[in-house]
Amino acid sequence: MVVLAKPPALEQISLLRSPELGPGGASSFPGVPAVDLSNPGAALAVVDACERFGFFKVVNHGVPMGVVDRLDAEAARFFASPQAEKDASGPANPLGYGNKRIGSNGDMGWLEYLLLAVDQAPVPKASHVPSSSLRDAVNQYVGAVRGVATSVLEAVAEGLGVAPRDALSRMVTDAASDQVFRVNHYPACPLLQRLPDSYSVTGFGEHTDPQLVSVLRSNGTAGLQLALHDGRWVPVPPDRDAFFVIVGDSLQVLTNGRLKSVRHRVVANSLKPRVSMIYFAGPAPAQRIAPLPELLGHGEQSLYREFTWGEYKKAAYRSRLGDNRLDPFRI
Ligand SMILES: C=C1C[C@]23C[C@@]1(O)CC[C@H]2[C@@]12CC[C@H](O)[C@@](C)(C(=O)O1)[C@H]2[C@@H]3C(=O)O
Ligand SMILES: O=C(O)CCC(=O)C(=O)O
Ligand SMILES: [Fe+2]
Repeated sequence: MVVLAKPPALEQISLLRSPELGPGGASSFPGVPAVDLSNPGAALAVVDACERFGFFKVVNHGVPMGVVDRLDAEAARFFASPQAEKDASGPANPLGYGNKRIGSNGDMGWLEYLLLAVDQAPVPKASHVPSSSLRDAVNQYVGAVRGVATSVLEAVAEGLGVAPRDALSRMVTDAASDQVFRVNHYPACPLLQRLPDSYSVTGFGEHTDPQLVSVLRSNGTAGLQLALHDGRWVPVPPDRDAFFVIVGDSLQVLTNGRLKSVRHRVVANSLKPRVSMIYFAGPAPAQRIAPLPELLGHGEQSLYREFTWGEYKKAAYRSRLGDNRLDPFRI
């Protein structure tokens, strides 16, 4: 039994997770695939990683570190500002500043965040961004990662033999596309220092991302984990210089399940705060989400009934974080 000298706050207890049972280790996980999109063969490497893990990292991406560092600094300044100032940008509904509550259906995590619509470039003044310097940093950063998402979707189309090359990426560059950006701050969680290593506190509970792809970057603090297709959870070593790409539910449907969205989660760290920034590349609300015809073999049927992104998003926002949101759409 674990005896604590000082009682932890109630909200920490409710997010406390006891050690996981079942087979541990992940000896068959060779590590996160790293892809340089400018290399010959990158398209095939992207498809291979998306099929095996629904996850990979982009290295040598060409996004200037100054753009990244500027947003890092602005995000740190925002999260360090007085609570009342942060609260003025919230509560997240679903956009804006959120603290521990994720979505509106009872999910909680050991984090605070800013969730923004970024489909209008630049983000307008009347957004949830409290300062013009943070807004400028977001605009510059999002412009750059949108480019990474577009290149990744072009590589996916090329690797799958889909023409034209922009068949997927144009869903995101469409003027009506639905793009969301989130900056997460997971404070250090001192409660963990008083518990055996096998205990953890949920930072962001397990889920899949609903969009086509998400482009994630974080500081050097560990905490992100992903579920391999056999269900085992593996930690993702932090890499502050790379962009991690997460396959979302919509890309799973567009490829008729050939690429699979990946369940992921974040566990809190006992000593170091984690800051992550994640861009969600979603299509226009009217975009039909159905397998691309080239990807359906002779006589192969779609695994999903037809829907638009608008319908899927509406259903997603009624679901709990950990739900399998594609299940109701399966034929
Ligand atoms: C619990 C929820 C939060 C979420 C909307 C939802 O009802 C289910 C999907 C969640 C998710 C996960 C990926 C992204 O972080 C997010 C912005 C999204 O598009 O879907 C969140 C939603 C949110 O935090 O509002
Ligand atoms: O903070 C992270 O590393 C992941 C966050 C995440 O999965 C999300 O915001 O959807
Ligand atoms: Fe996510």
